[in-house]
Amino acid sequence: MSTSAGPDLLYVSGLTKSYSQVPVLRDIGFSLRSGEAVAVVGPNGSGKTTLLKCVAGVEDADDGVIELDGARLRESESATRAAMACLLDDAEYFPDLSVIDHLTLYSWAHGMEDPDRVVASVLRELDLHAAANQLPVTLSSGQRHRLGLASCLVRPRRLLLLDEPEQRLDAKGRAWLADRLQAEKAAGVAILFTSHDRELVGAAADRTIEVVA
Ligand SMILES: Nc1ncnc2c1ncn2[C@@H]1O[C@H](COP(=O)(O)OP(=O)(O)OP(=O)(O)O)[C@@H](O)[C@H]1O
Repeated sequence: MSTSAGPDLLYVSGLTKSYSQVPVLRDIGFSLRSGEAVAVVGPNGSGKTTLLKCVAGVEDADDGVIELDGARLRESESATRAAMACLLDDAEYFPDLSVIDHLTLYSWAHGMEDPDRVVASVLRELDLHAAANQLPVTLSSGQRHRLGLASCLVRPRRLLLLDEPEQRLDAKGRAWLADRLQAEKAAGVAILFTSHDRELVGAAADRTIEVVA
């Protein structure tokens, strides 16, 4: 547990992961409280995405402890899925559902009170309203990335896991992202994000974890 005020939302200790006997993560430890952001930084291939995937439960760690609200984090539990909104690079979409269909379904399935209003607002915020009726296959890579970000913002969340959220955003988009992460923190959301953007890390992160290749 952290010695600072407030309980840890996320607690990670001794996290270790290898692929084919090649070590990627060695003894990673940190904690995250509501309203805080931690940035995971390091060179290409150093293990940033792997760390997020272990926390998200997409990859199994070889060793270590990952706790949410003081209990072992299990991705299969509905309380965990309700708390954690993830942006990982391999998001898949239903080929025959439009952008607005995806977001509305996602928002509704996670129990948002007024999905239509929330989705309309997020579509505008992410400049996706003109693409609202397009199918995923027709989206540009930037629009597809923004759909991933939008998916995190149309649902309830206590912990945001974002893998390089600045990817494919232009300067205006990056400025928006820095503001949005600050607003999420102010609303009490904890954020764990990887990034190669020093400006974003400086603007949004309370602490950084450096992983080494
Ligand atoms: N499923 C996998 N099987 C085998 N090796 C993997 C797998 N996933 C990642 N790796 C390897 O683990 C290392 C860390 O990869 P990871 O994607 O976590 O790095 P990263 O820090 O996020 O990199 P980048 O900054 O380029 O996105 C790399 O050497 C990568 O090739």
